[in-house]
Amino acid sequence: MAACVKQISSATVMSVLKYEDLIPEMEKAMSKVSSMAESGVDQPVRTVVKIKPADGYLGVMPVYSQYDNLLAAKLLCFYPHNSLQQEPSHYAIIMVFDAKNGAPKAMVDGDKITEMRTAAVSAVATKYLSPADPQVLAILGSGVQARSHCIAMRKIYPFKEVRIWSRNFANAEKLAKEMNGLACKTAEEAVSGADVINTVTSSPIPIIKLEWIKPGAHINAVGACRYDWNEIDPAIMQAAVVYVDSKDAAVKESGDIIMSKAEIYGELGEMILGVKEAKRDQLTVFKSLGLAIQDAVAAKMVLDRTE
Ligand SMILES: NC(=O)C1=CN([C@@H]2O[C@H](COP(=O)(O)OP(=O)(O)OC[C@H]3O[C@@H](n4cnc5c(N)ncnc54)[C@H](O)[C@@H]3O)[C@@H](O)[C@H]2O)C=CC1
Ligand SMILES: O=C([O-])C1=[NH+]CCC1
Repeated sequence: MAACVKQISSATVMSVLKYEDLIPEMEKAMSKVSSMAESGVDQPVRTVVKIKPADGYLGVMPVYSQYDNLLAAKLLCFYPHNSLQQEPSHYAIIMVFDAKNGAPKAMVDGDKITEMRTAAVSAVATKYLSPADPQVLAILGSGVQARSHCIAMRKIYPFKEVRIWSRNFANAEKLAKEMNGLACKTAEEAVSGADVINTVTSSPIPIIKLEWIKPGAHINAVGACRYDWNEIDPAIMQAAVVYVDSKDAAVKESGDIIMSKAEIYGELGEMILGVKEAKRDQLTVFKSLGLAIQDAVAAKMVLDRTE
């Protein structure tokens, strides 16, 4: 290994990464994902190892982006039960290499990048797919992604009302207080009449039902990254126009897609590129799984700002 690999802490990531810059960069990254041959992006679907005794997962997420001269890999641990012990459920590091000779350049803390880039990508989807002039935002979950989604959504639209539901009401109340929102006792109360809904839980079973959803609403489905987990009622998946971050990943990793047998209308990047329509007047779901290019681009932004 190179004698001195730069290390970037989460505090540094937080101090230099801003949603205002990250959201447009994620939009560009997603369009590259949907034109991989032209954009020179090589990104296999992540490899996941299950750690049975702890019910945890290790994901390995490499990517090479030729025209960005960017070579990186994220290592991600997802231990959903950690949160019950007040421990983070996700830990991540992003290794950035010199694409010319393969030498390691930097090791960047991936926790904050995962938190922010995921919400930034959902913000891009929301910009294109939410009904016009959305007023009510619903967040289901009260963890790390719930918080970042509250913040990122408000960078796109000035929602009048933000509703938060969590299986633990005290946690919903805490986040609602911090975000100047309303804590809801049930998921139904949170999503009824909502224009934009974010499902950001570690639930392996559906938490919302089709009959609760307003026609034309937009849903960012961010949890359920396993092929046998689903967060969204299959009837919603069947009724909605479904966008994904990556088709290759969705048909392998997303229980929401696999178990519902929902048709994928297109990738977010295809919609950004104009190859697919943004059907904002219909019920839409953006199924997010998380991609290495998002981490690599965010890590590069951090490195560029700390050099
Ligand atoms: N698509 C993407 O790129 C990414 C997706 N994720 C996923 O988003 C979800 C949330 O992640 P974080 O906020 O970081 O996790 P977290 O551990 O901070 O929060 C998890 C939330 O889910 C709730 N929850 C857990 N089990 C539940 C159940 N059975 N029913 C209802 N609620 C339940 C918890 O109470 C908590 O509010 C996870 O599924 C995670 O894997 C996380 C990062 C990136
Ligand atoms: O892309 C990512 O970092 C993740 N996807 C699901 C859990 C974390």
